[in-house]
Amino acid sequence: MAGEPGSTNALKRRGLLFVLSSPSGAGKTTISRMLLSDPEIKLSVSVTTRAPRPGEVDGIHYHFVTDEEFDRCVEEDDFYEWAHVFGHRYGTPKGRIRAGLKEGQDFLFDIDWQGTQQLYQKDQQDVVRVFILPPSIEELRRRLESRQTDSPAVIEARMERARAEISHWDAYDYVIINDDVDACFGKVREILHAERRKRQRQTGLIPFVRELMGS
Ligand SMILES: Nc1ncnc2c1ncn2[C@@H]1O[C@H](COP(=O)(O)OP(=O)(O)OP(=O)(O)O)[C@@H](O)[C@H]1O
Ligand SMILES: Nc1nc2c(ncn2[C@@H]2O[C@H](COP(=O)(O)O)[C@@H](O)[C@H]2O)c(=O)[nH]1
Repeated sequence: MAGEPGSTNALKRRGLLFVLSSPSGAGKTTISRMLLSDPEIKLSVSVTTRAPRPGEVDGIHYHFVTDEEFDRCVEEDDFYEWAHVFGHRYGTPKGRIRAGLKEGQDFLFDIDWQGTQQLYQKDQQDVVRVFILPPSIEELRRRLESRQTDSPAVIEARMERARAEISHWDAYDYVIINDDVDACFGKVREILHAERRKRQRQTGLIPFVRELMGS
């Protein structure tokens, strides 16, 4: 039974805020989708003023809103953080993140370095920051082109911004090179599992150890 000496299977734990950032096209959305097969982690669905790409579903990949709707969310203090990225605005809704953390729910954030900094300033103990690098700049361009979702002008803008984004690599706890998708996913999953096991997140350890010591 949970919490009984001899069984460590279901000790209570606090959830975490797992951030994946990268220059556009390095593969964070691909890795995020693979991570989400784990039921203990849920995507924090961002709000954006950009138009949906083919295949993107409102409420699943993003909440797509107008400029006026985004303004209203800012005025009503609905965001944990928000930023201008590539000429659009993106924000993380507060939703029920705080309550979820207490219940042991992990949240996945596919957000840029500005959002990561804001999130970290608000909640250092719960945030785990992972940065994904492409194996080369040429491969980054190839991935943006092969995705076939952006015009040549948008791809140029994303490539121009890539160096500035890469320059924030040292503000992250972990940095992984996404050469091979499965290998990269394996490394990111190892980080998630190890972070879940950190002593300060295992809130069930205190009563468990007290019971072990007979107090
Ligand atoms: N290791 C890899 N090898 C080859 N192609 C990859 C690899 N990882 C991702 N890709 C491909 O690269 C393209 C860009 O990946 P993805 O959309 O996940 O990037 P992203 O970092 O989320 O970009 P954005 O920030 O613009 O959303 C996709 O077509 C994806 O299938
Ligand atoms: N600060 C935030 N950045 C965000 C958020 N949601 C997404 N993003 C980042 O924007 C760019 C572009 O995304 P795309 O889907 O248009 O390619 C990318 O770096 C995302 O990580 C957010 O809520 N806050």
